[in-house]
Amino acid sequence: MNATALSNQHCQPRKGKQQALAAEEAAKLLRALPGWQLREDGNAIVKDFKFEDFHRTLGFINAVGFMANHEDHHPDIEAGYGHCQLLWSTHDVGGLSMNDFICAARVEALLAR
Ligand SMILES: C[C@H](O)[C@H](O)[C@H]1CNC2=NC(N)=NC(=O)C2=N1
Repeated sequence: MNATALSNQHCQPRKGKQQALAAEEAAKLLRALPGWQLREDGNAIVKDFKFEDFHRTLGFINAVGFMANHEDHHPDIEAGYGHCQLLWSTHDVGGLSMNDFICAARVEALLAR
């Protein structure tokens, strides 16, 4: 599945281990998302974003936050002047689900121009 197809999907409530993605499936989806990496334990995907200044960084975080709320799926966010790291993981399944890849693709769509 490519990034556009992923970003056109919406998150669904996913609960329980049976909704977790197999490692091979996660690796395949990751290939559609440039710059996103698997956390060492395989239970999260992360990406660092760079911006020119603080207000652009905050603007990005607000856009991500709005999308995340709309999808009812929420990232961990770390940020400082000109940089932000997003982490997606599905707490309710204890690892990665489709929701994480959909939201990562939706983040990429926010930045596309
Ligand atoms: C009830 C609600 O849909 C759930 O608690 C959602 C909210 N946002 C979430 N965000 C993330 N990252 N993982 C979840 O499991 C999750 N669950």
